[in-house]
Amino acid sequence: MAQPTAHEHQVTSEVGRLRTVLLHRPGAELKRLTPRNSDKLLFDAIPWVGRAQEEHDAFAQALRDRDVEVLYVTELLQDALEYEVARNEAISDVLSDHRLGDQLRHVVEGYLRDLDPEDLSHTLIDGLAHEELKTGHGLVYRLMDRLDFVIDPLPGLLFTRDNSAWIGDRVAVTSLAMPARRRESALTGLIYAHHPRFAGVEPIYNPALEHVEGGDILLLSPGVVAVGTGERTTPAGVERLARQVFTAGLAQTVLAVPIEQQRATMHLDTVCTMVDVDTVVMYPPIAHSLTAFTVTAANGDLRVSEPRPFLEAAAEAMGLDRLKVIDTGLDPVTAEREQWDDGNNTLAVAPRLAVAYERNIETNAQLETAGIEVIRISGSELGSGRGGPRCMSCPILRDPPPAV
Ligand SMILES: NC(=O)NCCC[C@H](N)C(=O)O
Repeated sequence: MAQPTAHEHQVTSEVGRLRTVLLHRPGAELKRLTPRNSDKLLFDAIPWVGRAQEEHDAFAQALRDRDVEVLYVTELLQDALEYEVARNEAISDVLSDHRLGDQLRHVVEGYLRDLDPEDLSHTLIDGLAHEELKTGHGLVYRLMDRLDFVIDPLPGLLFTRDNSAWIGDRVAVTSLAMPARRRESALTGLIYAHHPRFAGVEPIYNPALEHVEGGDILLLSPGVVAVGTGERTTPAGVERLARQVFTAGLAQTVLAVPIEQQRATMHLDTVCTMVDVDTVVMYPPIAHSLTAFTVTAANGDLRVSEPRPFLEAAAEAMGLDRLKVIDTGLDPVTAEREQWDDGNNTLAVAPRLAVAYERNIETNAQLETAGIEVIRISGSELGSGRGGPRCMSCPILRDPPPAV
């Protein structure tokens, strides 16, 4: 395996040229979704899995066509699981589930220990159904429904943005808020801890800390981080992350940005993403109502400003006269439809070059009118989990952004 070189992992902005990205190609874990469990597993529809894979392959290819190196969670996880210590950690994490009880825990442990790294990585992601375990023993197992999972599948892993986020040359292994997604960061944490590609990387955050999800973290400019707080990232999570990044010298300003606690706006990146060093695309109804508390370090503690309009606070922290907004200018119904379908969730591959779902016709037209080149991908199936190109990608290496 290739040895890491200096700056193989470094992300200081949303828009510097993207060099390396971590994706998860959806697989058998999506085949576990049924109308019975999709709410709990945070999908709004039952995806056609083969088509979702085709859409995802096209997304990955669009990135490779722009010379972006695409890494896959499954491949990195398999490599990491070659190491005994990583296998033990992965298995212990699964066994810590209190639903199992001692007897079933013992059976599950035996089952997992017999798997080779490839099968183990699939089981960790795809989950394990009651009927697949084929044991008749034990109270818990016998009381479970035949369709229950002994190990829950992780369909949310598709959204690699949320379970880890790079800030500078450090990674935040996040603390996911929704029970259905918590185990994801155990897997990404394992990759960063044990895969030789990440040797020497020291995470600045871990899943035991207050809830923080990557979709809420926006690297506005080097040293300026906006963190949404709403349905997922808690105020305590923002505070903890601010302390961590200040202590590590990764930022001088954190903007805490309250967002509405509802599914449509589950993360900051569902309503606002960056497409240039001084330009965001934003959901019109919130563009001028979003506020931010500016958080800075002060004598070993945190100084917190009064709330101000987000656009003003962000521009000031970034040293800009103003932050330009691509105000999609849509009628309210179209805007609401396109926001729901992740029209605001763009992934910048470079300044003024962004990946977006093709279905958001009007938002994409507005982006182009503003001079942004749009790489359209289809997402009819991928979008059933409520996430767009930014949610589906975790940048690991970007060039520094150009000066404004
Ligand atoms: N950053 C994002 O907005 N990620 C999308 C996550 C979708 C996933 N189904 C969830 O509800 O957590």
